[in-house]
Amino acid sequence: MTPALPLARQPFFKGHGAENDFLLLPDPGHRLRLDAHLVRRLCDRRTGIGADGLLRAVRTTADPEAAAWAGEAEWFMDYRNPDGTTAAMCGNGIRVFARYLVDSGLRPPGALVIATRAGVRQVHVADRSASLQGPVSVQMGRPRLPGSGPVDVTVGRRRWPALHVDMGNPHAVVLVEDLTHAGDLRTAPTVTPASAYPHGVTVDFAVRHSARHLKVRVHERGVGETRACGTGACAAVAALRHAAGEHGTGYGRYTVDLPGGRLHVRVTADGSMELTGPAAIVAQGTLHLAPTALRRPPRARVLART
Ligand SMILES: N[C@@H](CCC[C@H](N)C(=O)O)C(=O)O
Repeated sequence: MTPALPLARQPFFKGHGAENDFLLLPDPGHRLRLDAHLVRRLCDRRTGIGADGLLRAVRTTADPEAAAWAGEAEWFMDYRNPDGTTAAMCGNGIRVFARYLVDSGLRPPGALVIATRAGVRQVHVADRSASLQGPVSVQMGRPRLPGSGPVDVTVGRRRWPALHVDMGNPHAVVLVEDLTHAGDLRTAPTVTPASAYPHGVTVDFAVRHSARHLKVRVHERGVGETRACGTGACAAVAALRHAAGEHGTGYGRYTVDLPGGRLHVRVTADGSMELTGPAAIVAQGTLHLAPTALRRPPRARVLART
């Protein structure tokens, strides 16, 4: 009888931050081989668990991609979009990632450092005794406004000038009068010139509710419209400040309402942003993956002898 390779049993967690939902795969020893096809299947809401993004939790010492940060951070957030592409940063994803580390007992609550493709980020997880869904904050750094020439966003017959904001990932932010003007966002808004974003872009539609309060909808690169986006909330605040002539530095606390909930953005005196909001782990289970999903397939077993 031919020995059969057993399916690989892989634990998973499901979590969300303001309804921006993630599939988290613990992979401390860098054992998983995640190709784009597998990521697409797992993030699909019919063929997999379903998620706006996948977070692989791997030790920086185990994954050559994260080795540069091993001296500063124990854990690397390997973020994947549901279309299989990678992104350097995810504001809600890193907050859910931190919540997982604390809830699993891998780190105590309080301050922790997590590596991302955009560099290391300081995160603060409120003590879980306060609330299982207590707030999680992340230092997002200073937004960059590279100003790479005029960019427009078009939806139907409406066209707006957009501001390019780099939060570790690219955003085109448009300040609109009414969020319904963004349409149903079932397809991506048209961004011109397309050459401005050779690797795609997230489009954020923001309405100024008051000087420090925004309402935002986001069409995420590699995803579609999501219920919330952390980097998008920060990019929208950067655009609001830019429109108000508050360039670069200057303290301020902003409230950002998204379809899935409320996020807070605090801008410190040097212009850095701190993003705060809810983050919760809501489920856990076991995936049954093909042996090819592992770098070292499990040892073959003889299932039956004749
Ligand atoms: N949901 C995220 C952003 C995830 C990455 C994005 N789709 C991209 O491709 O840049 C957030 O909360 O920031």
